[in-house]
This record gives sequence, C-alpha cells and structure tokens, in this order.
Amino acid sequence: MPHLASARYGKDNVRVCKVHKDAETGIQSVTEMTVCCLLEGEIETSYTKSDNSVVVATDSIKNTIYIKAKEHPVTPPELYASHLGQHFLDTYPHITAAHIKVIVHRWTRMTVDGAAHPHSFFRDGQETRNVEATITRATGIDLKSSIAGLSVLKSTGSAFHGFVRDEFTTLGETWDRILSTDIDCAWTWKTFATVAAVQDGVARFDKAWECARGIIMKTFATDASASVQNTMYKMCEQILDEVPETARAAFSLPNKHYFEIDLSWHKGIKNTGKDAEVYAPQSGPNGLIKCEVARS
Ligand SMILES: O=c1[nH]c(=O)c2[nH]c(=O)[nH]c2[nH]1
Repeated sequence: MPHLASARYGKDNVRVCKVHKDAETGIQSVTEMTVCCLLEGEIETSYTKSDNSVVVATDSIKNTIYIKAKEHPVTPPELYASHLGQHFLDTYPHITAAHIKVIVHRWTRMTVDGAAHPHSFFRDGQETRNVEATITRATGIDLKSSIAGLSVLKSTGSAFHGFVRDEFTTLGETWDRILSTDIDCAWTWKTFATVAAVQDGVARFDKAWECARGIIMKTFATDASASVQNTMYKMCEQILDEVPETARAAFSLPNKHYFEIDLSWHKGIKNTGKDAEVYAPQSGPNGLIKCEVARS
C-alpha cells in the first residue's frame, strides 16, 4: 500500500520590490526579492482524500508574502524570512513547518556627478544575496545565508598538478592557469529559538555577508591556488573563524575552463605555456566542486 512519504507546497517565484522612502532627506532605497514559501504539516488529506479544508491556498501564501513585506523590514532578508515563516505557524495550528527562500537581487545606487543619487540604481552583476529559512514548532528558526552568482576570474596564481595519472588521463599538469568560477557560498547559523532572537543583534547578518564576501574576494585573489578544492576549503575556514555564530560554511563552485590554444600552425606563433595570451573560454563541460566545513 503506497503512502504519502513527504509533502510540502506553496508559492514560488513571487517577485517583490520594496521602496524605503525617507521623507526628510528624500533618499530612497530599493530591495528587490524573489520569494519562495512552502508549507508542511497535517496536509496529507489534501493529497490522499481531496480534502481542501487543510489547504491555505498558494494564492493566499503569495498575498501573505506581500503583506509581511509591508508590515516588516525586508532587510536583512534573514529577518524578513523569519517573520514570514513564523506567521504561518502562528496563524495555522495544523502547519508545522515553513520553508522560505529569499533571493535578493542587486540594485546598486548610481553615482551621478560624483554624488550618490537619491533614487537611481543599476544592476552591477547577477550576484544575489540569499537566505533559506526553516521555521518549525519543534526546533525554532534555522537560517542558511548565501551569496550566489558572483562571477570571478584570476588570470594567474592558480595551478593544478599531482593528480591521478592513469590510462584515463589526458589533462596535462599546469603550474599557471586561468581560474574562474561563479561563487555559491553558504553559511549556516546556529538555531534561533524565536523571531525575537533573530531580531536581537540583527546587524550580525549584514556583517557576516560583508565578511564572507570580503574573505571570498581576498582569498580568491591572493591564494596561490593548488586546486579549487584547497582554495574553497581555506575560504570556509576563515568564514567559520570570523563569524562565530555560524555552524557550517559551504561552497559549490563550477570550474569554468579556459583552454590554451595552440596557434603554432600559423607562422609558428607561440601561444601555449608561458606564451599563452589567447584562450578559448568553454561553455561546458565544467568541473563542479563542493564542500561543507563544520566546526569540530
Ligand atoms: O582545481 C581543480 N580541481 C579538480 O578536481 C580538477 N579536475 C580537473 O580536470 N581540473 C581540476 N582543477
């Protein structure tokens, strides 16, 4: 006899933009987000017995996302996600868990004639700041913050040698290559008991994001990289070191290959090894390298 092993439902891809308007200074700020909100609980009968009495319509979930964005700050996203998730537990006794994902898109303030413009912004890259929040009655609020889509490249300072060589190997060893990836880095917070605990010392979330972003940039740029694996591990160690309230740090990094091109067929041109200047960026396949580092 089959049974419902797990179930959750809700609204995904809810796009929300909140404008903060300072009436005194005339300075405005924007936060644009894409929100996903999925609920779990005593909802089995909606699947197994066509019983919609246990269903909070996904349309109502979408409305709630807007209402909570109006009622509460949407920055930092960790606080907004906590308020939103807690609402469903407080309002519907049969809902036992809310899973919220908030993706914050970049709108960077313009500089016009050397001055920060009060209400105009530009998109300076596909990088996003994200949070995944799981709010349950049993545990409290679990938060995972992340940076995604931050594309980086270094044109030297990266090697890869000493790897397994056998009858499947064609890749040559290299002591100098281009290293490029799209940063996907997450850090998991120790569980918060309540929304009030998230709110208390709320500056920690922006601080951690800035700190992680700084560590990523600096380590990527300055590490004499032996491999993607080793460089990402060093980044995780530093994030855990500098953000004491985190329990884990993790990366998922594509290794976006830039191949050297042998151009010697044309007038004996040298374009490999130390003479490499013109490379062929590859769309795929790419390496994909992941790790999660936890405190001992
Ligand atoms: O940093 C790297 N790690 C690997 O595991 C790997 N494998 C590969 O082909 N190139 C690379 N580079």
